[in-house]
Amino acid sequence: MSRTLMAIDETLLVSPRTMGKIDQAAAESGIDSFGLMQKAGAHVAAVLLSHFPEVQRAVILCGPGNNGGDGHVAGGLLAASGVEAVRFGMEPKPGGDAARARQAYPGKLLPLEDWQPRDGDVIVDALFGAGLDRPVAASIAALIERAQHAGTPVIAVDLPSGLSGRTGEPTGACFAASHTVTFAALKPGHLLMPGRTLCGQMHLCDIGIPARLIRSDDAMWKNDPGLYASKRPLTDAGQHKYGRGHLVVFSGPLSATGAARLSATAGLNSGAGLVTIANPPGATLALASHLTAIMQHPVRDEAELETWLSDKRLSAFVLGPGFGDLEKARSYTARVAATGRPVVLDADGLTAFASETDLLAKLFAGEARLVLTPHEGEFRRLCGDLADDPSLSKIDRARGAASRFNAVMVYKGADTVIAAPDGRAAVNADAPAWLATAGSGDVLAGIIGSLLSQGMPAFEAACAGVALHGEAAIRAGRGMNAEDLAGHIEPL
Ligand SMILES: NC(=O)C1=CN([C@@H]2O[C@H](COP(=O)(O)OP(=O)(O)OC[C@H]3O[C@@H](n4cnc5c(N)ncnc54)[C@H](O)[C@@H]3O)[C@@H](O)[C@H]2O)[C@@H](O)CC1
Ligand SMILES: Nc1ncnc2c1ncn2[C@@H]1O[C@H](COP(=O)(O)OP(=O)(O)O)[C@@H](O)[C@H]1O
Ligand SMILES: [K+]
Repeated sequence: MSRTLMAIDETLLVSPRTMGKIDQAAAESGIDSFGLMQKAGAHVAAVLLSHFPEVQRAVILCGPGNNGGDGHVAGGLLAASGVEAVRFGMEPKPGGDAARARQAYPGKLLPLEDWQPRDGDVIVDALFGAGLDRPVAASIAALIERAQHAGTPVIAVDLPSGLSGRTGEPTGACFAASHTVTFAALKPGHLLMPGRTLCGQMHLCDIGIPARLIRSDDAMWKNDPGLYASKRPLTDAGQHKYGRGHLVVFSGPLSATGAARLSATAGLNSGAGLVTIANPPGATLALASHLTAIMQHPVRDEAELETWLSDKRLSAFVLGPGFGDLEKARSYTARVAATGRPVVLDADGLTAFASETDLLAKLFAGEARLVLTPHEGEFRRLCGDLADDPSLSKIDRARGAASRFNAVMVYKGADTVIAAPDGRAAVNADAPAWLATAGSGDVLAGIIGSLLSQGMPAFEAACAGVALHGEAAIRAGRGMNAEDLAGHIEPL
């Protein structure tokens, strides 16, 4: 993402509704709203000139609201700089800033239907931004289709028209932009999929709304060290290994020990002082032939687990990767929950509770210490009602589940959302696509478990874990497998 550096917080996510309130607060504080529009339009024109210096015709598509107003300004400035700029669109409603922009830059406003693609065209999409409240009309859908078919580059103002800034989902037809120029703060739709792809390269621009007005009422951020750096595990010279945390990873049976080993290796490489695999009967030799620094401890049944749990130095638990036995997964989870220590449930640990969601909701009361790491399918199994509600964004769904289970949710995917029961939410937007490989989720569970074992609070451990996971994937490079990934983790 490129940005004009000023006093803006590039990690804050602001919903379109809150952005509206911020605009209003800016106007009430005496800031000239037309001045903001002029700066917005100038940024759009600058992005076009710097990224498409060979442009032959700027095609400015103007909608009826302030998004269109930004387009009029950009068109006027481009024309003044010698670029042929032709405006198509709808007359703005009289009386507002958009109408003033239309008058300030006089010239023809052609009907949208009249645009026919030409070589050298660059579209400035200023049809709808934050105010989009329904699917675009069929005539606009046809225009989007024409632009796509012709391969005309699109610079979107604020958001590609047709994309919801709240959810990142298109409401119907939607432009796919090569650049999106937005103002004051990122919106969730810029990071949530498929919005992130539809926006192309993001440009976050300061148009002079003071930082004190750009509030974090929505408690949403782009995942960033600012969210967790202050809670990172402390290392001091006199530390001993138990002081760095003892992570326990539960292994599956003989035929499925690999997933636990991936989690355990990731846990050790993420800084836990000790990692022990709890192995079921029959898996000891298979595990022993692969493990060196990682220890094992036999756990045949609940009674053995209970005895072992009296060791207070076992500081966090990962249960689920390759685990297999769903009934045992539930009973073991209940046992570790009763210790009051933090737990990561992944894979079979999640599936085990798909038909017992009420039980899961009761097991972890108090300060959040349960982390759930579902991918889309696992999320649907746990919270079908949230998954199937089209009015909810991925952030809303993650928050709903977090409050239901009093858990920090790590709702995985290309746009992993981390949400806490207190409402805080972060969207991770820079993990590489090659993380989508078998076993990479096991590695993530191990990283988060390790950070929990080192004493990080659950939300911060989850945010940091997701970031470390993505960074390890970047270091491991395209073509990596999950074992390579675990080997490329660098602790916080
Ligand atoms: N943050 C700020 O202070 C600034 C905001 N600016 C711009 O203002 C925009 C928001 O302006 P508005 O609130 O006027 O909203 P928009 O310009 O996005 O659109 C609002 C209008 O479009 C109509 N509309 C919505 N969806 C439609 C659809 N599918 N088909 C037909 N009509 C539809 C609405 O009824 C309304 O009349 C931002 O996206 C941004 O581009 C800029 O002017 C700079 C200053
Ligand atoms: N397109 C993508 N871009 C970035 N990260 C991705 C993408 N697809 C999946 N991931 C990440 O890869 C990991 C896959 O985990 P998971 O689905 O549990 O796989 P497995 O069960 O094979 O371990 C998750 O952390 C997820 O967020
Ligand atoms: K737009």
